Amino acid sequence: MSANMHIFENASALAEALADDVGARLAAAIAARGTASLAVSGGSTPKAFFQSLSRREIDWPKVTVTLVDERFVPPENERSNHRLVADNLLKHRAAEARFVPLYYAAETVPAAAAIASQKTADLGAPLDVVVLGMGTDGHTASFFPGGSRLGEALDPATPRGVITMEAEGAGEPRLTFTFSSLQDAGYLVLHIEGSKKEVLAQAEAPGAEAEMPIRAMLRRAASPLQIYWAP
Ligand SMILES: O=C(O)[C@H](O)[C@@H](O)[C@H](O)[C@H](O)COP(=O)(O)O
Repeated sequence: MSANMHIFENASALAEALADDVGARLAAAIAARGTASLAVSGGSTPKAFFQSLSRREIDWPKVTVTLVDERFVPPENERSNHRLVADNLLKHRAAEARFVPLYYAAETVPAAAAIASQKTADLGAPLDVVVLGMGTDGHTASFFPGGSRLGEALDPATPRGVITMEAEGAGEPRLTFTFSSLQDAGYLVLHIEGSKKEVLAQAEAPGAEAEMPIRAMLRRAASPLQIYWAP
């Protein structure tokens, strides 16, 4: 599928524009169906975007926010993506949104993934908005090179849902939506900044998806990948 580049002068201009675009997509989904779903990524890049989006005047009680992926840690842990979203997005007007976590205090990571699959199933499919990040190794979500279930995660035949993932460099065990859950989002965004543009160029070159898993989104996503970049 094609990719559309959205290039901005700086990170704050990108954050405002992405908040406008995502806000508009959520409002359109609410107008069409009465509800909207948004899955966001963790990391350091999205903070300014989250803060801008949190102030947008949309009907937040009709929006369900979830995560593209999560570390297997409780929300009070500083590595938690739930905590990152609670601290930066679910504030101001967006405090009224519903949030569905991926982490559950289950006996095992697979048990938590099964609960997360169940809890996120009623968000409906496809998701209205998905905002992906990318690591310098070309990972996105928790699709890490060398990941324990990378093949399964990227396989289009794998059912929608949340699965576990472990990988060197990923830290804690991860909970991640599958490729099939994310790739047909109504608005599929890749938000990167700075020198990650060079990483993107490597990912756009020929090579195995397993080496740079973002390639699965660049090559096979059903929805056009909207790439937002600022220096
Ligand atoms: O849980 C996570 O960490 C994210 O989902 C992950 O995929 C992130 O998007 C990239 O690692 C980029 O992170 P930075 O924005 O910090 O570079």
